[in-house]
Amino acid sequence: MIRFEQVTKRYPDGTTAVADLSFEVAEGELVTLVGPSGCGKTTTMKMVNRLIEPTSGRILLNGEDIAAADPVELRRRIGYVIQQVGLFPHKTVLENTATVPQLIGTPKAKARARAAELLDLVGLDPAVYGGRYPEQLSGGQRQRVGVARALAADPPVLLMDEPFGAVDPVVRERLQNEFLALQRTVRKTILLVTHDLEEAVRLGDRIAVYGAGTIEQFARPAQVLGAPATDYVAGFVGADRGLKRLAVTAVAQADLADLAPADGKAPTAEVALGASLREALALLLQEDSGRIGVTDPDSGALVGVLTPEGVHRALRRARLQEA
Ligand SMILES: Nc1ncnc2c1ncn2[C@@H]1O[C@H](COP(=O)(O)OP(=O)(O)OP(=O)(O)O)[C@@H](O)[C@H]1O
Repeated sequence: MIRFEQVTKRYPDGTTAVADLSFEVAEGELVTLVGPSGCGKTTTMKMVNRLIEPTSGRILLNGEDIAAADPVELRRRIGYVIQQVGLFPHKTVLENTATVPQLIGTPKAKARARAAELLDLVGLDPAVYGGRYPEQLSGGQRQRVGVARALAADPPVLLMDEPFGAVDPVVRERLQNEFLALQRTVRKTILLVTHDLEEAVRLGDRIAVYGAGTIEQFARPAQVLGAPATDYVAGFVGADRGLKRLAVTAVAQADLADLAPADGKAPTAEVALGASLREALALLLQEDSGRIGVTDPDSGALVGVLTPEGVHRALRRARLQEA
């Protein structure tokens, strides 16, 4: 658990990056920090692993004041993923992933076996990618290695600064979905910085919306979208929040139509129950029939059919629930 108590950071030149910050990240919770450039997100994050020291206030990790901890020991407990992944160019993907466990004394064979497992978890076949060097990977693949490497040390806490920033929107959404599935199994306590509201909404159990150096709203995604706490948040969330709601509402929440096809034809495209309505709508827009099949991700069986009306009704319901 991470707890900020009235934390202020003033840089030597007089810039107040964050002022009187108080919030808590529960164990196993993923909190996203979102806001415009320069609002203090990165400063907040770097104070947790003591790359930056607060001017005043306290930060507690599992009840312990981190000011009293040895920074090196502290950083071993806290994984850190940054946008410019920082992989060692002269080490292979497998070696990069196994670096931290080996540093802290895990036998080489064991560290490598675990690294291979984690590469597999983030969707990189170790047999294909393990022996490659970072320059032989795409940006998205490098970011996956960054995530695998941070998880390899099995830290209870992860700090992630724009971890999916360097990739195009389609790959980004796929990485986010894979990461969410992974988080459901590993349940780390995560603080994730992004300037992208959609990413914050999709990934966060709760979101901290930053204004200039302060948190304007700290709440669940649906609350931030449905009931912005201040005019500033309303402006940041924007007029297109209906579209953003598509990204956070699962197909499973929609009313599905009967499987029996009206025109005698089976649906030609499918989405899984766990997919977002946004993904479903993108597919629907390409289907002349105006309907797509919905499958159970475990069995692969077709469980119903989604139509534009189904999407509309689900969105309407989501909006009423938030109001
Ligand atoms: N070392 C420093 N000295 C002085 N001011 C700094 C320093 N580092 C950051 N700042 C200032 O503190 C404020 C917050 O910076 P920070 O990097 O935390 O913002 P951010 O929200 O992460 O921005 P971005 O999204 O652009 O990365 C900014 O006004 C920035 O210019």
